[in-house]
Amino acid sequence: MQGVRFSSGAASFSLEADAENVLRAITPTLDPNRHKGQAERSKSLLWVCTEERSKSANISSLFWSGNIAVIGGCREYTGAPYFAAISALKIGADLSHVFCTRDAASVIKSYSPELIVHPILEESYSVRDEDKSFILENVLGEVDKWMERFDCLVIGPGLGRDPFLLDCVSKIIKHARQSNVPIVIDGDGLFLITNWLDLVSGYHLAVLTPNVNEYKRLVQKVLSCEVNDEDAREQLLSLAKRIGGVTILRKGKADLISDGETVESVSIYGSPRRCGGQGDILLEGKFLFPSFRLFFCEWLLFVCVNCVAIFLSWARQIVTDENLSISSRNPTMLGCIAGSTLMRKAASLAFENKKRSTLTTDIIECLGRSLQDICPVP
Ligand SMILES: NC(=O)C1=CN([C@@H]2O[C@H](COP(=O)(O)OP(=O)(O)OC[C@H]3O[C@@H](n4cnc5c(N)ncnc54)[C@H](OP(=O)(O)O)[C@@H]3O)[C@@H](O)[C@H]2O)[C@@H](O)CC1
Ligand SMILES: Nc1ncnc2c1ncn2[C@@H]1O[C@H](COP(=O)(O)OP(=O)(O)OP(=O)(O)O)[C@@H](O)[C@H]1O
Ligand SMILES: [Mg+2]
Repeated sequence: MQGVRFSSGAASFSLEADAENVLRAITPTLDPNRHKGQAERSKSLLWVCTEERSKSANISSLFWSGNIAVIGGCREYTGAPYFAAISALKIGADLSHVFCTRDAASVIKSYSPELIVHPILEESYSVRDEDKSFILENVLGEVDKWMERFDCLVIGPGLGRDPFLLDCVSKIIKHARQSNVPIVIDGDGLFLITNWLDLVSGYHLAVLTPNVNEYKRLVQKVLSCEVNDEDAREQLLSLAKRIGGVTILRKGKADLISDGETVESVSIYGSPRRCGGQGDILLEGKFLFPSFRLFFCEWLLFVCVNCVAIFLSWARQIVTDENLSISSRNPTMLGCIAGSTLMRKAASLAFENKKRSTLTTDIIECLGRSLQDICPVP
């Protein structure tokens, strides 16, 4: 469906994003000449952005790889980082890494041999005070070895809230920012940045994907008021603006997306089941298109969250001439629209088959078919 936009002051509002068109436009064709982890970008971007945004978007990069990393996974939560990382691969990422605690690593590895798992994070209970600074340095060293190769970091699925762990992750966010690596923040990553907004404030390559609770906490902290569903679009716009133009995907019955300049919504399909982990899928969608780094798109939460990551990276390399109406839009917005669309379509297909017993793994299995329905490959 073609999106309908209207203006309210300086901001532009769209009733419903032209979701499937966006998804089609940013999904790269399968090219037999490309090899794993690298592909030449011959496309240019037309996205008309502020000078500040264009600086942080690093739009001059020439290569993309579809290399995604998830920072998350602790003693309590191993499902969330797994859902996020595997959905990146299912959508089209070349490589998917997970940086998690030692306790979570062997569990996550045992779910899938496809994932590259780094057991480098530590929680307070396993660290002596005198060892903390050494361990922190070690964690940063390990992540930095890879940082330049990542098209996008997904921060927070199943991270937990241990103070030492969150301290390490704050430093990782700072390093990602210095290296202009796009980040999608979800789950406990949102708990972290809600308390330390400076970590993402003003970073235009940051995408936040709050659920109902996470959104409530953000609104209370940043706007010092309660969530107002009557003026949901205006409130989301103000929130994104107040955090310096980050992109926010507010998950719900309709997914609302804003970068502080425009607001769009995706409300197609979906499923009446609310099983834990759907958000994790969405994350990768954002990066669905290789080069989160060049132009990002966020996706389906765990499944969806990772969908955003992939699409975001694909959106950063859109061809201008054929898709003028698409390539002139903020890639983080495009990534979120594509991720949300794919996640919702997959959830709807899964529900058709499994009804009340639909689980996140069923939705992940429907990602490929959903993408095929929208962007068929022969
Ligand atoms: N299969 C898996 O592995 C899955 C793992 N998942 C992972 O779970 C984590 C939380 O994500 P979620 O979506 O449950 O968070 P959310 O709705 O804000 O909170 C719900 C309620 O719980 C409470 N609460 C949370 N953490 C708390 C803590 N450490 N200690 C105390 N209270 C805590 C919270 O309280 P409040 O924050 O309001 O104080 C609220 O009342 C996150 O890492 C996510 O990735 C999910 O993605 C699902 C699939
Ligand atoms: N009421 C709803 N109707 C239809 N779809 C919904 C509804 N609520 C959420 N969704 C879809 O489910 C996806 C996950 O949203 P949800 O609010 O469950 O995230 P979450 O709580 O972070 O999930 P997770 O359990 O992975 O942490 C969203 O992308 C959204 O499109
Ligand atoms: Mg979540």
